[in-house]
Amino acid sequence: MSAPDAVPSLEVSGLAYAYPDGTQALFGVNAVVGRGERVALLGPNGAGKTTLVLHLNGILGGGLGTVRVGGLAVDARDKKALREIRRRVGVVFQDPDDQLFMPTVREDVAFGPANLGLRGEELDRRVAAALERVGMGHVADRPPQHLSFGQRRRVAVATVLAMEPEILVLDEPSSNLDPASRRELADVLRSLDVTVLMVTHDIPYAAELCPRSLILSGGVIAADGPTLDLLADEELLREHRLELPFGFDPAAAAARPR
Ligand SMILES: Nc1ncnc2c1ncn2[C@@H]1O[C@H](COP(=O)(O)OP(=O)(O)OP(=O)(O)O)[C@@H](O)[C@H]1O
Repeated sequence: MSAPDAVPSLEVSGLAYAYPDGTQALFGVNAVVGRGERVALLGPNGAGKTTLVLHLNGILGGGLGTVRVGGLAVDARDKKALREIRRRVGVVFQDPDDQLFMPTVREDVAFGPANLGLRGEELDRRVAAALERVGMGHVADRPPQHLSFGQRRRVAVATVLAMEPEILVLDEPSSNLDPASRRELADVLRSLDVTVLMVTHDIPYAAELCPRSLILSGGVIAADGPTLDLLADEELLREHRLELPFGFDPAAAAARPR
């Protein structure tokens, strides 16, 4: 956890956003995430989770309010600041195919750091380390489209890790992963020394990985607290259309050693 007086990793203040067709997705989101925290962003379909994520590194902009990363404002009009923000905030999208577009896995993972000016052995080392981290070193020379969905997800995570971001934002990281890949990705996320914000409908995954959760509902933060406390609040869950999977017991999860 960060010291109370430290600049937070991420600070969202009064963020409101309507899509060009007039759909109001965010109604004034306020949230602060400290350095090194792992926070889950929970909420029902259509709550605004992806819309919020798209504001964190300036993919969407032009709404009301502010987003700050390490004290630096995310401003789509300020190209220099945006470049710095994109170095600091790595977003892993829900669909890995939004992230993989080069002829080989190696080139995809090298793309971001090469853009930052890395070359030669330093670039090779960065790529190899990122691929090793997600257990995908053996597919470096294959075209991404020849990999399975779960393998592409892991490569997409590697493309972001290769940038050595301060904040890792993941949209539904456990979806479509088999149980072993799901656990391996959890081990990777736990081993990283970065701030993690994870959008997920996978409640056990949130409980396992994120000590704190935010519930986004109807475009506002409806609750913010220790994950297991929020999950033990049946009324809160019902109000925001969140359901615990059959057999999942937050009290038992709280008692389990980590
Ligand atoms: N490109 C778009 N144009 C117009 N409205 C959109 C667009 N994308 C999303 N929306 C609307 O914005 C609102 C928030 O959507 P968003 O995708 O952020 O929700 P979400 O919490 O990520 O949902 P899910 O859990 O289903 O992924 C919804 O009402 C949705 O219909």
